[in-house]
Amino acid sequence: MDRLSFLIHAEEAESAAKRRGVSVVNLLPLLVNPAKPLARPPISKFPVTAVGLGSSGRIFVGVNVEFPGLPLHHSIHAEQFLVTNLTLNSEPNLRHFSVSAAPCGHCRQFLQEIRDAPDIKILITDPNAFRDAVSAKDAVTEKEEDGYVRLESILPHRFGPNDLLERDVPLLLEPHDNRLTILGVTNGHTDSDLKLTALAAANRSYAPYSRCPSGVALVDCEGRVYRGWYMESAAYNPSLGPVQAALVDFVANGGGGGFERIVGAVLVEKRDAVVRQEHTARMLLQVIAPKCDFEVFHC
Ligand SMILES: O=c1ccn([C@H]2C[C@H](O)[C@@H](CO)O2)c(=O)[nH]1
Ligand SMILES: [Zn+2]
Repeated sequence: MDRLSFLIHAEEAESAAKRRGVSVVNLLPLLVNPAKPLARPPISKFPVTAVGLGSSGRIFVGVNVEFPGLPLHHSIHAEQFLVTNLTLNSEPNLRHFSVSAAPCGHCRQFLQEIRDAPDIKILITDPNAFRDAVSAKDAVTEKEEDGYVRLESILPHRFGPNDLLERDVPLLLEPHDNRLTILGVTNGHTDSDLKLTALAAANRSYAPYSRCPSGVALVDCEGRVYRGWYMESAAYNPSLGPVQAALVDFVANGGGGGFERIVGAVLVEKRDAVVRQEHTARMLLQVIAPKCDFEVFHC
């Protein structure tokens, strides 16, 4: 590993752990600080990084992303970036991650969409994370091997998918096929590759609460394509929109350039959907990538 990237393959992770004489689980906190330059926090200047181990043995990195010119609630938290990175790479599960600062309530909530969420093990590297008396007492008694705590110990009495869905509904990291097909063009013309990429993304969207899946494909000035899909939260507000999800792909795989390099975008969503992304997506892209051509296709 010369330079830290957003995805580390299993063999590479094993050999990096071996070189340092630790297990792969114990390698995660050692990567939290080296990942900080990958964060994009121009507003807060407070980089947050989350490094997780997937069940395939691959390591994934998440960082916070802030957007000057937009309201704060459009920001992407490091933990949400991490989960998006996992799903974009078809990683079936997350059992351990290490994070630089205590995960906020919104992130603890978003993580509930993962199967067996209460058992996810979290190691917070910030030494002040447990400074509050009450949480310190609870967390220390519940601390497991190697300093990891279970998500349930930092979010007891959870509200989650079990409150709204049948138990057999596929959760966030589980495979989805929404079986959408495109009906027609709603405005202008577009590169059909981009349209098909956005459709494929919409078909992988996790929208069990609204049943309004959507996907976005982006293209940069060099013709490289990125994609992401809408992911819902049982608590609604922590849901992550399809543009943000595609921006995770752009940040992870776009070579480090700014968002103004994005020149084209396609959104695919259901016609007459009760939850629509079109207006938010257009506004978001207009602010961060003013040259971006935006098209919508309904299915
Ligand atoms: O759980 C958290 C809490 C905060 N942040 C980010 C959001 C924002 O970019 C910055 C300040 O809140 O830290 C995260 O990434 N995860
Ligand atoms: Zn958060």
